[in-house]
Amino acid sequence: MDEASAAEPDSARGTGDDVIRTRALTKRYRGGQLAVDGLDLTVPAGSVFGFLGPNGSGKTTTIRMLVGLIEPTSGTARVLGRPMPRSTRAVLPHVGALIEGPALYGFLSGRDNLLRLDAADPTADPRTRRTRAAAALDRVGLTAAAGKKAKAYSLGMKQRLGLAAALLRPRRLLVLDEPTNGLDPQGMREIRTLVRELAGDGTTVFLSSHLLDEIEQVCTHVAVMARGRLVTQGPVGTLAAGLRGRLVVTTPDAADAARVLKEQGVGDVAADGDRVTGDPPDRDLAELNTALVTAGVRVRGFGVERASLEDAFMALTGEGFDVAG
Ligand SMILES: Nc1ncnc2c1ncn2[C@@H]1O[C@H](COP(=O)(O)OP(=O)(O)OP(=O)(O)O)[C@@H](O)[C@H]1O
Repeated sequence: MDEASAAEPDSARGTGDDVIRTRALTKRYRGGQLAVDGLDLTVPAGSVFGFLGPNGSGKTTTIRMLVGLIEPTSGTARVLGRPMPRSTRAVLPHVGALIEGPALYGFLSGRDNLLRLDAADPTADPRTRRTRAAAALDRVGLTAAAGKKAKAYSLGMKQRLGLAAALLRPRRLLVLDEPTNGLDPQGMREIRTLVRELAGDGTTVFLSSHLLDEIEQVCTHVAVMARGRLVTQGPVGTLAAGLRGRLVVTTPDAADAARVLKEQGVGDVAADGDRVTGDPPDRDLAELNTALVTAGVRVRGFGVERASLEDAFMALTGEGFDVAG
């Protein structure tokens, strides 16, 4: 383990390809609330990393520590190989962040909002400002609406404008806190497509979400939080692959099918309408199907349904993913 890395000088780049790395990161708020508890997070370069957890599980608190907005109570956080919050000034120019909604002026157009934000960056060359703003607007598909006042934008457009602001300069890392929160399905799709495109360009994207299907759709990696603690992390595929899925038989003869499956040694058999499910057995599934058919069961569907991230979460925490929205 490299717990010693906390003692490395700022210039040390001892974190390999990891864009974010935390060790025992902990935040206790003044009121005594332990919001993040001993977090060891590893975000590989080039990943689309989903930070998943129900409301109140500590995602926003973690993100605020990662970008240097608040200090951890204990533990360490390294972003782009540098310790935070100590290296905030060196690190943040390479990090685009969209946290708690973009800070926009409603009376300014989308374009003018970006020009204003760009002007607030002392390292941004004023001569190329308009080109930069135009490129960022184009990136998020807002060119046609660039002259409209931001207050006339839909929530999805505002969110895209916030992303455009985060993209005014090239970034190595994008940190997005619940980027699709409050959006309608169309707005959600737009943001997801954009995230995929950005990742395709090589930017590491770290995004928090309380939506399991969202993480499954866009992320390569996932970390699961529950009550301030990390439950698990790793590639999205391997997380659900650890689970065996469910054998599912669709049939009008559900009672007979359930009896035959039990006779054949299938565990945890349950019937619901025309669906009979059970633990998939280790033996050849074709034999099982033959046994059903031989017993006169009319089989309309037969197969093993992949375990979802939701199944993984329930298996890991023993609780449902009970969140609003
Ligand atoms: N400034 C604060 N002072 C005290 N407690 C806080 C503060 N901010 C958050 N908390 C508490 O810390 C815990 C974690 O909150 P946090 O916002 O990090 O979770 P989250 O997973 O981001 O949830 P959400 O999706 O609702 O934002 C919660 O119990 C919350 O009430």
